[in-house]
Amino acid sequence: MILKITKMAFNKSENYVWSARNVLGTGATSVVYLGTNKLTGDPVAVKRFKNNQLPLREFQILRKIEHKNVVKLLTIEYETLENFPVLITEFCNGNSLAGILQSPKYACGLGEQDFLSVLSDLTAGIKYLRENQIAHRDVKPGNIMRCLKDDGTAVYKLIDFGTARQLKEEDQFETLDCGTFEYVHPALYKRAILGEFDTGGCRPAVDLWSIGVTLYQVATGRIPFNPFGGRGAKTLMYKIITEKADGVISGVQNTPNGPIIYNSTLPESCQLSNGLQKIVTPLIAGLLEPDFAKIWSFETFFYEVDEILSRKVVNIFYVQNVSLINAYLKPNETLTDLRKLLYDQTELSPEKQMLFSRSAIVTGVDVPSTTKKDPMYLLSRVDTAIITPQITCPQWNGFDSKTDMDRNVHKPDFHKAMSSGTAGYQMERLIVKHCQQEKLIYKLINHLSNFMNRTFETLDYRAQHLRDKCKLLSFTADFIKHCLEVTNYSTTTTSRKDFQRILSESDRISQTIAKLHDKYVINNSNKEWNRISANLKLPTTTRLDTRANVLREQFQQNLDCLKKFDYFNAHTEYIIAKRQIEQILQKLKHILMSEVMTEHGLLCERFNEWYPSMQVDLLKIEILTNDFDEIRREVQKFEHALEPDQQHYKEYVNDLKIRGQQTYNLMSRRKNLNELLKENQKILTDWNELLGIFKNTVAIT
Ligand SMILES: Nc1ncnc2c1ncn2[C@@H]1O[C@H](COP(=O)(O)OP(=O)(O)OP(=O)(O)O)[C@@H](O)[C@H]1O
Repeated sequence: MILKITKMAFNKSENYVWSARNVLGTGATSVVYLGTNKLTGDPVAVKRFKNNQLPLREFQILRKIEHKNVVKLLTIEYETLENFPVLITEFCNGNSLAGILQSPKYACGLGEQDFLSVLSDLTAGIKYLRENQIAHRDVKPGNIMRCLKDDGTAVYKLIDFGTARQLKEEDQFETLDCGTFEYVHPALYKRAILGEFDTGGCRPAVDLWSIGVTLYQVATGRIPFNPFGGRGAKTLMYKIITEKADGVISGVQNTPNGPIIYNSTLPESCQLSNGLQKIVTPLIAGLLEPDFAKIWSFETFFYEVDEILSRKVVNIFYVQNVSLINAYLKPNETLTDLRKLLYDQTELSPEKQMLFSRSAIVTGVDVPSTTKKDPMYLLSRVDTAIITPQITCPQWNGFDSKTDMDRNVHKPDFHKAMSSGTAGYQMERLIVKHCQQEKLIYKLINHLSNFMNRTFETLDYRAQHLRDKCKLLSFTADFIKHCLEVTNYSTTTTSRKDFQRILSESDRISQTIAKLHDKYVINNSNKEWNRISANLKLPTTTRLDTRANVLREQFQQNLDCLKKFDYFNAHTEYIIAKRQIEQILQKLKHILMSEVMTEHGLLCERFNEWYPSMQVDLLKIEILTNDFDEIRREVQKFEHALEPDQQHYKEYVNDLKIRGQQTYNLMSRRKNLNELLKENQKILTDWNELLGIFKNTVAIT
């Protein structure tokens, strides 16, 4: 990092140096500067207190703690010239969560991965403080810093221990100093903001409420409880937070004296997937509880967070709704549990679900691994058509060109820039999302065609094999039957009638398989899709998502210009930036509402033309595979039943041979003629019998 330290405003202490121009942030009690270690050049944060006093409590608490999710105190030093104390802490290079949420990109809250990182790091930090019996008492996005590591990952750290206290779980505290208006627990609010002391003391659990508010804001970009007058409406705020029903996670008044709109779910604009919202909402509701008797304990909170973080995300593309779903599975959960989770999110009951992974229809208990780019596909067994999603174009307040020459436009321009920024990012996200959906539809078509191709190739081969086997078995059965007819050998003859049925069944299945084999393997079903989709533009050629990315970058540069340029000294640049923003927004709107909508609509239309026959064949595969396996089992049974027949008969013939040999031996040894004649008689009968058998056997084979 290059530190911009100017000669003009330059402060130093024994080991550190900082410039008054490099302000990292300003709080109620302090200003924090970017500084550097004189010897090593390492960047640090230098916190100077507005009253120039050393905050002993903050120092004492910070001195004792060391955890990766809590900012590290390096030392305390005194400014060389004016002798005021400064706290030197590690520098967090990635802005505070409050700062991040103020940027238009995150106006609707953080994305899924970032949210989970905040949840994990914030909980780990709070857990560590709990283990050391410290209540922070000012948890809010402004006091959570992001540190970006070299590999691009982020670590979130708690800062600002100005209001922290050493407290045990059962401790109650009376207080006048407290955290920040929007984030404080109702009990603390009543005391510190309304100044009323008629109830019992506060408990360390006040932190849980602030965590709830923080998590809501990180998930949505907004604070959950908001009276129309904002901070001024103190009594109304108190009413909102204390009168909310169980399970309610937000309460907002949109008009003066208007109704308070309570909600138990996260708003539609929230960036988190439905699957994550379903498990995070009860967590937030458990924390936003005004009654100390009902609020979750820290242990419950830690347990529930661990439970959420241990879940495995399964990415599913729900084809009929053209939407990506995230299902959060517990570590030991199976495909059956996944189907239930999918039912919760899609109302498609498990029997109607067909899950298709890259290579096959998913069956059994194991859940295949997925990614966003390679999800599992959820197909309905009953609905064929996919519904073309409708897009509502985000709105924004355009800059008014009349105010270009007005010197008081900075503030309104700032709000319009925020509104434009939010709309710009929303449009980009929608374009990227729809392009991704299109890519997934194309991928699915490819996967399905390949799957059909492979399946029918294998099935046809197996069917031919089974047919050959049946022929062989039929021949063997006939042979045995003949053998039995010429000898007196009796056995449990296998029913030929049964086998006749098996034979005709296997013929029927083989014929169906052969037809589908010709359709998919010989004629190549992709031809059909290629014909139907002939005039569609592939997402890889339109590259609407890349164009949207580029426009968003240009747009962000102009937003930065608006912030940076001095209206008075760089008037032209300022106005150009505003015009550019307007133009880029119009371009994004055109891509979204015309190009994306048209392509998407056409693709869905063509898919709906192609898919029904594919769906029928997909279902046929399942039925055919089942029927085929059934026949195979029956053939096997028949084969096994023939075995003893063949075996016994072989033994019977062998026995005859042995007896013939014995008779011959006997004959050569016998001296007595009578005996000899008797023996000859017997030999003759045996030989005739034996000959008859062999003649027949030879004739048959
Ligand atoms: N270690 C740090 N690295 C980078 N920036 C920091 C660091 N510590 C503080 N800041 C910035 O300075 C701002 C004010 O810091 P801090 O919250 O500690 O001051 P405060 O006066 O106690 O604030 P308040 O009481 O109003 O919450 C933070 O919001 C953040 O933007």
